[in-house]
Amino acid sequence: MKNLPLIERNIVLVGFMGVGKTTVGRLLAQKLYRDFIDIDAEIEHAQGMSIPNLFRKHGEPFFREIEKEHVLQASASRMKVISLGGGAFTQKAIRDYCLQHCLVIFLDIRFDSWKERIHMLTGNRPILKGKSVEELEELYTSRQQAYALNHSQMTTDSLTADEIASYLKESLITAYELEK
Ligand SMILES: Nc1ncnc2c1ncn2[C@@H]1O[C@H](COP(=O)(O)OP(=O)(O)O)[C@@H](O)[C@H]1O
Ligand SMILES: O=C(O)C1=C[C@@H](OP(=O)(O)O)[C@@H](O)[C@H](O)C1
Ligand SMILES: [Mg+2]
Repeated sequence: MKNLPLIERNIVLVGFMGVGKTTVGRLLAQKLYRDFIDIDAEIEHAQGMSIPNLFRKHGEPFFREIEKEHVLQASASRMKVISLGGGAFTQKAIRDYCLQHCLVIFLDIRFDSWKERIHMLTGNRPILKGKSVEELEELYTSRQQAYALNHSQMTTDSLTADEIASYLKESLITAYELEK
């Protein structure tokens, strides 16, 4: 698995909550004619409940264990586009596996731009609940170290999800051509 050619590697999107991993991942998969896996959606399906309910009923440590199992299982496949949840890359086992076997792309956004999305996110992201903007910035900053471990990254601030997916598609096609 380690030496898979680039074109066969799963594309794994990482980055902070709300940056657009799920939206962009789905679009990118369509553009590349690949299957799409959203790890949070897989977890919700397998557990038969929403992520907020999972956090409420079983707590974050349980969610992280399940998340690890799902990411390791999904990333052992080939040629998929996989969107992780924003906290997944803080788990070393997930990071190590994805960096070794997949193509990891970090979708970045400045905190000032991200702040504008808070109202869209608080309802179904239990990690954000009850936190002040200052606490959210601390969380954002503390996650950057994990996201910095990637194969490629792009700043998404002023781009639409479709523009991001198109840019990624073009860059990937160039990289695949170069590897031939
Ligand atoms: N490039 C973008 N510009 C503006 N809003 C976006 C963009 N990408 C996603 N969104 C919106 O931000 C919210 C979070 O997107 P989502 O794809 O769920 O992010 P993530 O999976 O990283 O948490 C959604 O309401 C989505 O419509
Ligand atoms: O950053 C996090 O800890 C989380 C991010 C969420 O995914 P998105 O990044 O897709 O919102 C989801 O996995 C869960 O609510 C926890
Ligand atoms: Mg998501």
